Amino acid sequence: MTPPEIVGLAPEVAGAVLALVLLRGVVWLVRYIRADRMMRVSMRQAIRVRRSWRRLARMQGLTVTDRTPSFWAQVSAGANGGQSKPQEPRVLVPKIRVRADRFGVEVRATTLPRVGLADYQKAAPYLADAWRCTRVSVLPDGPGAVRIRAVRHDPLASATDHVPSGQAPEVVSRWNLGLDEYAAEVVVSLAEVPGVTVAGLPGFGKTSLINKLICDLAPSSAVQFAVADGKASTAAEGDYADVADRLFAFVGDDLAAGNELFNRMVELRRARSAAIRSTLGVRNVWHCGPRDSWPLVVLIIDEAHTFFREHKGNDPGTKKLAALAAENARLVEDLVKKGRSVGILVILATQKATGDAIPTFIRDVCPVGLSFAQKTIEAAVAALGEDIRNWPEASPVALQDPTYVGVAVMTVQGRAGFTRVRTPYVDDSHAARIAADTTHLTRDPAALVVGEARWNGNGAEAA
Ligand SMILES: Nc1ncnc2c1ncn2[C@@H]1O[C@H](COP(=O)(O)OP(=O)(O)OP(=O)(O)O)[C@@H](O)[C@H]1O
Repeated sequence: MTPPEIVGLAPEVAGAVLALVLLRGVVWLVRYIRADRMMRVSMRQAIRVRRSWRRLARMQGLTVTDRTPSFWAQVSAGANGGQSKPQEPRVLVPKIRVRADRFGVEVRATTLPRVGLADYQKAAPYLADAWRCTRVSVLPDGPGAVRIRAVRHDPLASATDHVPSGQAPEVVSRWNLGLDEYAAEVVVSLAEVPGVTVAGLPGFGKTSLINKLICDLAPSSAVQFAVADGKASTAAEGDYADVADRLFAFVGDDLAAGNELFNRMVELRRARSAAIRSTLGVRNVWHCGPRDSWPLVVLIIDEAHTFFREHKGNDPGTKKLAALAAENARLVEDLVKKGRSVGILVILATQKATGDAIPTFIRDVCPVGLSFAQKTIEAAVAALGEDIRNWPEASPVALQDPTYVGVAVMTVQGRAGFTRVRTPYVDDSHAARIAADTTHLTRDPAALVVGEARWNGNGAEAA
């Protein structure tokens, strides 16, 4: 192609570029019209962040002055026999990509020589002021890049709702808890987890959190639930009444009934341990994943202190209760220490996770621990461990304001320190709907083990 031909193409190229810009503008406008109020504010904010970036980066010391002559300057100097015009030093500005969501913006920025993660982190409070955000965090985003998260509103301070989809989840071990303080999803893997503890003052969201988990997992036939609720007497009363039909077992606050259920669960654990190799061909169910015939069994022990509390006294009635409580602790210890590989998960909820409510030999082997608001730092330490003393800004003691009903503190795999999570509220009507739609999936997992063992042992179809 000759130079005049190239010049001749210029109007077409300019037209194509203009059309592209227009198209992008139209796409942006359609998204803006369809967005809700919060999203629109974020979209405008994203434009401001992009426009002001060059100046702001310079003011925050996030740019670098490059005094080395560019490649072309060196080439032209070579062509002129080493003579070239002195070059202005170039100011390098990190490249950014900005994405808006309802809570604010996420900026992916490149690093430069001598401008790295630590410099962005140092600049974070000033970026928050410039972008009018309550919080800005900077995290690494692969080699040579950082991710800057900026939120205008505190996601922890506004209550959210969850409407369960009624669809079976693809992965039953994925527990989506809610949003953290930067509005990022907090997801915990329940694979290989034998126990979870949930602590917190009454009325701060423990049961609602568990309800959400039931609602999300209930549509899967690869999960079965049992509940021991220390606050109710029958399944028809209390917090689990709406989901009662989706539970293969329920006991109330009666210690002997609790004891029977825990014995039944330990029997199941033993039967599964004996049958797992011949049935699944593996020693750990998480190597192949739970399934209809070998479901994940979730045992929820709500108001756990009811079942484990020490009873002091010499009369026969009290002695009997003391013996039952001690035996309950022993049985649940068996489940938490040996149930992981056969797909048994125990969730223990209590107001104060001190040793009298959940024996420490059970509590300390539960790898996942959450705490809603707590009255004292001692209660927070019991729920989350000694390390919470080193993270005062994340302490559940600071969550006693009603604004923080539904906010929990926990450690998250791969994150330093503690994470605060805004868990969404699930209305009772949704729980009832999900339970009604999934009642037909309820099975006693013990019957399934027998069936599977027979199938494999004799080669005959299970009854
Ligand atoms: N995630 C949430 N977001 C907003 N409000 C919530 C949330 N969870 C619970 N609530 C509100 O708090 C009330 C009590 O919640 P929940 O029963 O889960 O508390 P709890 O900690 O289990 O209390 P208790 O120890 O007495 O059983 C709910 O009825 C609801 O109004």
